Amino acid sequence: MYEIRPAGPKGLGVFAKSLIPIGTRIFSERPLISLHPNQSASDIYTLSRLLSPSQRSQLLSLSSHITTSLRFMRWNQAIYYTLKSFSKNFPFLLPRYCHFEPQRPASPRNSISEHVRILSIFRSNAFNLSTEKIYQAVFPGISRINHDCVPNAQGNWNQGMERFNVHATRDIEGGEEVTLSYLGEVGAIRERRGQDLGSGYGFECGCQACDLDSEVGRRGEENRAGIKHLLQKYAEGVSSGGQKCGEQELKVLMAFLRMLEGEGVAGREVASMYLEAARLNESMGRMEKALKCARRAEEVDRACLGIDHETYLATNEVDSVISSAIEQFEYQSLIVL
Ligand SMILES: C[S@@+](CC[C@H](N)C(=O)[O-])C[C@H]1O[C@@H](n2cnc3c(N)ncnc32)[C@H](O)[C@@H]1O
Repeated sequence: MYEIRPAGPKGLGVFAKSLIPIGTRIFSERPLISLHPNQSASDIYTLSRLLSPSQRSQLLSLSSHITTSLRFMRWNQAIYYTLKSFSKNFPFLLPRYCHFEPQRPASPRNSISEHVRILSIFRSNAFNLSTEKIYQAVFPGISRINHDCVPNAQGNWNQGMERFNVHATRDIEGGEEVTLSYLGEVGAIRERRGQDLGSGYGFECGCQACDLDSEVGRRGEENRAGIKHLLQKYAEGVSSGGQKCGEQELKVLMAFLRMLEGEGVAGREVASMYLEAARLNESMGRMEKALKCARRAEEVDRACLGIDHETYLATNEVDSVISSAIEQFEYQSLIVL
């Protein structure tokens, strides 16, 4: 279905070998290495040492593209973490760490350079899952997928399967690159996206949405700025004591959805906005509109999560509840007639 091959300045990337229809599960993987919410970057190296030789070579085969300033930062981190781990093993040596004896099992120097390598690989390849059990994780194949601000696939953690599944969120043509968004929020303006990608992954995005010289990029940016303004105005209104009005909220939500879908963004965030729109419509008694929004949420979630995901089942349930409320209403109207 896909192949991993060079993707120009991005390094390697994942490409569709033939048409990948929307909703296809492209990858389903367990983490190679992961951080729990209560662990921190200082645990990455220790965790990497627990890997089997084949897992370790898989991890080391992943790329790490880092800038000079990031490299400097990683060395500092690695030195600090390595000394910290040494001090755990030999607490009495802490004040005199520079006097480590040469016959130590792993010399600090080797351990520090290996530490820098592992940290850099982890930082370049980890996805933020932010689930109850896993905060960040690196995967053997999924970590080859490059970023696009308007991606054609989305990865979601399936707790029941304990796997990270990547699904096509639209049809992906043969030869086209499979992409994910590394960003934590949807609809952000270019400047914000650039900051997050630069500080998080150390690259400058050159996707179509980021190309402000192109018509598509410019129009997208105008739309995003418009939505940001609308959201700000709405938030200001509510925070300065204004009534939280369902009608107004729905208007903002639908404008946001039009902008996202107009750009080709799909996935979990879009589905949850549709669900919220369904709830708002339902609360205002607009059952047909509520059902339309719930159906769209179900459609989007089916494509990005798969029918075996618990969130999809919950979305599907909303759809059924609204459908049966409408049926009930129609039935009662018939009785009255
Ligand atoms: C998860 S890895 C993706 C696979 C990687 N390209 C490889 O060669 O293995 C993330 C790294 O790929 C590169 N990358 C991903 N998306 C990119 C993009 N849109 N533009 C430039 N570089 C990108 C960055 O160096 C980033 O740190």
